Amino acid sequence: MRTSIATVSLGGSLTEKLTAAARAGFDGVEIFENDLLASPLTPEEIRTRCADLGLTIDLYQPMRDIEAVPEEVFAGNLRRARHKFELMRRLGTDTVLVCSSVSPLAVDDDALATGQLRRLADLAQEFGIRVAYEALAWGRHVNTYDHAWRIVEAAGHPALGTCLDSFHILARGSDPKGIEDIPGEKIFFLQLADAPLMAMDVLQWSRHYRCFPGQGGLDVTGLLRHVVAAGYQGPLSLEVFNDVFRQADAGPTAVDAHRSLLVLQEAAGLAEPPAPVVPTGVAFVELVTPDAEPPAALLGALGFARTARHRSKPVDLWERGEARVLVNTGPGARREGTCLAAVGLESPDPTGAARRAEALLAPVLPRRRAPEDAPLDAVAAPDGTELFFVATDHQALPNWRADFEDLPPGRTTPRAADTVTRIDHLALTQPWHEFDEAVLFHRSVLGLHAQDSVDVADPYGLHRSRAVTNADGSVRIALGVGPAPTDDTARAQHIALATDDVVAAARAFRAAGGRLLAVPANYHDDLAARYGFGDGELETYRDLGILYDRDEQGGEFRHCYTETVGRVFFELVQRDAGYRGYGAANAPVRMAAQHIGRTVR
Ligand SMILES: O=C(O)c1ccc(O)c(O)c1
Ligand SMILES: [Mg+2]
Repeated sequence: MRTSIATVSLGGSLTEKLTAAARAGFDGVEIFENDLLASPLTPEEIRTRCADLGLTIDLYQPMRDIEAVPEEVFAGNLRRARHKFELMRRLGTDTVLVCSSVSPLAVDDDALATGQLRRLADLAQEFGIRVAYEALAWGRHVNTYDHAWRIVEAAGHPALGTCLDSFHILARGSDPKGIEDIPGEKIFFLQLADAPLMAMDVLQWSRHYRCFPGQGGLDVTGLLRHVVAAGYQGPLSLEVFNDVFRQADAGPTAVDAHRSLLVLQEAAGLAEPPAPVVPTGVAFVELVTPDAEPPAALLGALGFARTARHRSKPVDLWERGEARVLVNTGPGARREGTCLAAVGLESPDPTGAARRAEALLAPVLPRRRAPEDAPLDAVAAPDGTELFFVATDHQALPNWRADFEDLPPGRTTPRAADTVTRIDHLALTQPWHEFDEAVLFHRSVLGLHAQDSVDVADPYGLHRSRAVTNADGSVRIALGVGPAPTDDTARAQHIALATDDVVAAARAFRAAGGRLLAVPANYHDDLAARYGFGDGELETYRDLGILYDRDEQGGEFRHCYTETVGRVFFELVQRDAGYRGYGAANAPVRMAAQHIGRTVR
């Protein structure tokens, strides 16, 4: 179906919004009146600009407080409408949205509303314009879609139809099934928005927290199915009032917006992009650093061995068990020191994964970084992290490992127990305004499942975190967002290593010169009050800074943290009895400890 976006959904000037919408692949736009009023362009220039960009103007909106008012007020409203219709003629658009009245002058009289909307439609018809009447969820007397439709039906005017808006319908808990009773040709327009589920005033909820379909908790897909079943043929148009998107760059927001519509159409059975290829593991993570020494010291103490070097680039491969970390000292290094720049995801079909990503508008990266490199499929996540789709040691597929030449086995640090087995999870902090997009990206592009969002309070603000995982938990990425872009803990990235004996792993790390994050005594005192531990167990945790969590099914989680280099730190995690979480209950203590910055050898 054709796709459209209301200019109110994007930040910037009208021209910036139009350019972003066109570049992201939208077919049309709804022009929001305030964007037009604030633009130095004449209506004719806006019309030409849209045409040059290949955009149709699908709707002009909104007209407010038109109907069910005393006659002398309505006469003024018609005068206002005539002015708008003249403007719309200059803009070259033929549909206007009228939202249900919120005016204290409006009366609860459907017959009056019907009669006045019919007269408005008569006037519109003279201009070749159609009026789409929409029930605002907070409309004074008309606030449900079925009520708005009853009025439109009673008016029986060819230039009067209804506009359905998923937010207003779903936010009020109306049953969208009744949409199928509306003839498709009388649904003049469809606006789509999602929203996180919140218990708050519906107007505030709508004006500040709408988000793109798939980013919130409303069943926009189910609603769309009913609208299509009704026979609606018009565009799918996003109308998203959101405080964060207004401040963000229109370009990337428009791309995320268009991706959400592609995914929505797929979910509703209206489009069939290449199927997701769910990753089956983490092959490697790649750190970039201006100085190899700090990450090398940390990896060495964690028992990693430097096993191979890239044939043409300053990149070392460090391995321990199935955990692999690349350390890149090449030109990608950033000012903030060591950063996690790329993730290699094991994929059963790397090319298929890249095709899916491209169809969903993910930026595709060059397959080879240098002529002699293996041709690897890679895309950029919203935060710029490069995602490589790879198949480690797979005969038939390009092998990333073949770009590396084995180093002679070096002296390995003696270890009490070789317990680190693989990467358990990654925690990647997202730019604050890109969190929802990041979740939708990982879900839709990679086919991962998003768990519930959790809030974590640290001393200087509230962090939000949401994990995306594959079915067997071999890929787990905790996406996080911090309270302020300047907060260091808000920019941290961490790599959690799975171990079957966190005490042994922590002791070996410390014996090799590693520094563990010190945890306040109060924390362990509290643990003692909550759980029974065996003799000496708690003292061991206290000594090593090991944190403990237990879930409702009796699953247990023991974990501790290394010092941070640049933006990166490591976590050692031991999961027992099917624990599936990330120790969220302990995160405030960890973040507070990181603010204090105390580590113990
Ligand atoms: O919040 C509003 O006023 C408003 C205006 C126009 C719409 O289409 C809408 O859904 C809400
Ligand atoms: Mg609307």
